[in-house]
Amino acid sequence: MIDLKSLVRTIPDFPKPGIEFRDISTLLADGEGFAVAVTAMVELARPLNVDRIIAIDARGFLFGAPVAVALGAGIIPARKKGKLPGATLGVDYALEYGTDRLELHVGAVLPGHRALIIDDLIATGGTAMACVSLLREAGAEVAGAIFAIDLPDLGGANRMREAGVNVSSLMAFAGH
Ligand SMILES: O=P(O)(O)OC[C@H]1O[C@H](OP(=O)(O)OP(=O)(O)O)[C@H](O)[C@@H]1O
Ligand SMILES: Nc1ncnc2[nH]cnc12
Repeated sequence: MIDLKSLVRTIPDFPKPGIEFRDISTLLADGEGFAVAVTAMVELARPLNVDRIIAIDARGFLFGAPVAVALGAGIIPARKKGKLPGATLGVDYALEYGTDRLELHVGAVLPGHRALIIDDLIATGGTAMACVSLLREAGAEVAGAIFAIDLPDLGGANRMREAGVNVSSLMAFAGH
């Protein structure tokens, strides 16, 4: 059985002093490890019966796309500010090491859609909660959120659960 955690590299003090950066590039570069991670996400996602995957810019695209294909669901990119060409809904948010803005195309998700958020990692939950608020503003149902990595000590997954979101992850790292 492959140990996914051992394929994640930790780089101290990136992008700021005090942050332990959990680098998925080493997991992605391992063909077997990446396949095991995607398959595990698909198995978590299947019972949620979703019709749209919302993948968060940029590392979330790497996991969201293969999961969407496996489920036969469409994929909607939730993008950082200024990247989407059409009319957008947007929200500013804070994350573990900065602030940013997340945007969705108007009309990309509609009332009645069952949406699943996918990203590589949840830390404070600022990014994922911004995505939840955009989806709810658009009238979609947030059926769940799946992350490769949870940093539980930063509280994001609990924050999402308190907001009524079904959250799961493939692995957790203690500390920051
Ligand atoms: O739970 P939070 O504290 O919000 O942090 C998690 C977010 O931080 C990282 O994205 P980043 O903004 O660094 O963007 P990237 O995917 O483009 O590298 C990660 O991919 C998550 O989206
Ligand atoms: N510690 C961390 N490592 C990698 N990505 C992150 N996004 C937010 N915090 C992070």
